[in-house]
Amino acid sequence: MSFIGRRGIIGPAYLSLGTQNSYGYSRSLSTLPDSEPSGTIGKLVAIVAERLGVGEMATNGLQLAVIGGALAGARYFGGFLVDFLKKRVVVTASFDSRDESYSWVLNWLNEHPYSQRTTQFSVSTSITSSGSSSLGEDRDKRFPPVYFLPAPGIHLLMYNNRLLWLNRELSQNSAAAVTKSSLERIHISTFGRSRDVLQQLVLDAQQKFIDRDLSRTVVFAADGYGNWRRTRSRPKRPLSTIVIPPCLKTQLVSDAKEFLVSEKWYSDRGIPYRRGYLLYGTPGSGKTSFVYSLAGELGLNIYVVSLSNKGLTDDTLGELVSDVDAAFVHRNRADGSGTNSVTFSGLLNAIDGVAAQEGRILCMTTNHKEKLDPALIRPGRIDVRVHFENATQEQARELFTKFYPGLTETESRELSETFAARIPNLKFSMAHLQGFLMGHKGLPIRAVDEVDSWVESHKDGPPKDTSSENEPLDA
Ligand SMILES: Nc1ncnc2c1ncn2[C@@H]1O[C@H](COP(=O)(O)OP(=O)(O)OP(=O)(O)O)[C@@H](O)[C@H]1O
Repeated sequence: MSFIGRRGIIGPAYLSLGTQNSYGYSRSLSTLPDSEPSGTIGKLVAIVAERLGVGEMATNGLQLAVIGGALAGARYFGGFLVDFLKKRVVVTASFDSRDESYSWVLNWLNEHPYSQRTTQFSVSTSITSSGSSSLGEDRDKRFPPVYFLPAPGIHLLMYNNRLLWLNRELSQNSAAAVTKSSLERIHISTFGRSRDVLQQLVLDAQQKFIDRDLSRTVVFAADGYGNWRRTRSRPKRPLSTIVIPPCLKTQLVSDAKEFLVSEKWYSDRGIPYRRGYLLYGTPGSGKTSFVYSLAGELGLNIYVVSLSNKGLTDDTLGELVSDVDAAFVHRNRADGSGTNSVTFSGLLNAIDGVAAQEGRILCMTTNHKEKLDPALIRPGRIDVRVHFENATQEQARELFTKFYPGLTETESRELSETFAARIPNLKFSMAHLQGFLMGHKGLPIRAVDEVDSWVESHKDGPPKDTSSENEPLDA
């Protein structure tokens, strides 16, 4: 009873009212000193109630309601005032794990001396929200990268002689917590009203991240919510490792390079500034590998949309594609149908509708060009078509040479020619031949000796297992 009048505890006291009689409360309120605002309010209400001829019980209820309301209002406006003052003296930048900038900040934090000395740290093998290592697949997989990061909670650290406090929050949502993509947020604050120091921090973090990726090709995949997620990065694959007719390679690369510097040419003629390539043909013939190499050569990232992504709709697809500023790789479903709700017209819109991104290169890869709707690959959407076939003998020879670089020139020429002569033209994919050579790593002579029996054992058709080393782009 005695605590009812105390400021700040009216709420809980009110909850226990059922166990008290109304008279007791009335007494308590009326015996509060005048200096107590609730007492003053109580008295005022009692006076008004008396004038209005309201009964005692109703007066008590009215008093409590008015006092409760007054304190709730004070609390609300108090919070509002604190927020207002905070905005005047503190500047804060927030990062959300659904955005790529989150990875920049984690990477920056990982390199910050504070992360090496804090006693509260979390260990992670990934600094991307998708959970994949951003350092790519060339690292020794027995020893994945390790990142030491400040643990969830509040941390104080210095940046450019300024004190920052960082709050790392994990999602409380249990559903999100079990997925790899659980939501996390980082808020970085400092005193002052100028955003300069935090903006500089973001730019520094971004630069560090980009520098690390300079020699790598980064792949982003679409999630079902219209966001791009960085899925992996891998060392740039040199074009020289792609064994296709040299004139084809040169033609495609110079076409893409010319496109990237021709924005004005396109705008002068009112032509949408986009370029589309269709790479079609047998599985394992190098279509995906070529896209990787081309992106590496041009210094572009790869953005992949899998149309079998269940969450994808026309809207999210449109949003994603209007957001792409580099290469966009799309393993298509010929008719645009899938388990999601992307329609064929939605797909066409995403490719070259009004909102479609300018300055991008679209690469479609398919094993079945004949199943594609002609509208999807009409000129303007697809400008260059390239057919990838099973390996010619010339390709087999070149693949062998590249696979065993340690041979002398004469050995290399003789062995590669013998090897190629034993491979039937256009029967095996490059992936099959690569698979055979992988089984003879460092054993070029044995590879040549055993290739005949390998070919013979597959005379009724190429090996069924076409597993390639390349991760599919639409993973
Ligand atoms: N022309 C090629 N030159 C060099 N390597 C190749 C070539 N074609 C295939 N390979 C090798 O075979 C593997 C599979 O190639 P890739 O995934 O690029 O083929 P793909 O045509 O995209 O196949 P799919 O249509 O099944 O996706 C890769 O490891 C790649 O290194």
